[in-house]
Amino acid sequence: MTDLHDIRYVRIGTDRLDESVEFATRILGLELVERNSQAAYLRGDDRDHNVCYVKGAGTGHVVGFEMASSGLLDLAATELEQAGYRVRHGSAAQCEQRRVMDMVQFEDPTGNCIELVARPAASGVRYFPSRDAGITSFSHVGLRTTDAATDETFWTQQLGAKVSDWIGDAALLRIDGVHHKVALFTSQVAGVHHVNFQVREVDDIMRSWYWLCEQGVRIAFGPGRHATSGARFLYFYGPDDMIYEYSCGVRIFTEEEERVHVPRQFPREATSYCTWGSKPDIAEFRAAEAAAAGDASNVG
Ligand SMILES: CC(C)c1ccc(C(=O)O)c(O)c1O
Ligand SMILES: [Fe+2]
Repeated sequence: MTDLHDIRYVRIGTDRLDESVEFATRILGLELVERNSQAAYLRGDDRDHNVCYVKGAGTGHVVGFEMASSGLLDLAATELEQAGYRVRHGSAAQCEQRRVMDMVQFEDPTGNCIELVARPAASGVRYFPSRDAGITSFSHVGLRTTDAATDETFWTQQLGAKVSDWIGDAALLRIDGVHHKVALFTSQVAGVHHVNFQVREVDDIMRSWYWLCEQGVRIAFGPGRHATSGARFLYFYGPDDMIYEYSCGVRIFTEEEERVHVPRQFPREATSYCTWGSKPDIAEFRAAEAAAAGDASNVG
């Protein structure tokens, strides 16, 4: 069984490379590590990079996960191929673009592009952002799913993730002691829904909330508290309507808790997403509400 070591990066194709870099550095609080004509590499922790904006929206979204060794990467690739998935092995140029020694690429059942990598570049230089948002690490992605049950089976059976909780039929998936590194997010299309950075404390979230509002940044959800991971959160929109999430206090399981944890089933309703009563400004939530209202008016 594949054992994902950690989430490593997201790659976001964009026709607004300059604007994305400006937003990520001036607003979000990432550090620009490298910029060339085709891509920009940024980070919110001491790793080489966590976010790479790639020129051309057609490039789409990619989520990269680190494997603990090249041997385990090869094993994972073989298992995926045996299960009928089309696995593309990364060329030298693709490995170089990702700053890794080895990589493979495939799609989950929804069509999200996933990469497994080995020996990603480490950095001897510590994270030094241009805005102090209190970011401590890149932590998870919200990943769109058009069929939550099928994607959950793929992530758990094929990639070794475990369900921490469900909201409706969408699973929050962990690959280590952190409550989730992938939050499946029900949608009509594939793609990364949001990119999460942990911040140090709730003060950072509230400070950013006031500041982002002053800057005219569109808030997507929050400030609030997730019922599932217990994290306090704030979501906001960047270029291309990509959503970024700051959160703090995500549940970390001890080894014993992790071993015995039974996933909880939360209903797909507002209090499962936010225990404080914040209302999301997010298309998929609006669509779900409209569908529910339509269903309710048909009852009887
Ligand atoms: C709104 C999404 C799917 C979501 C739900 C719950 C948590 C959490 O428990 O921390 C998230 O981080 C989310 O992004
Ligand atoms: Fe999230």
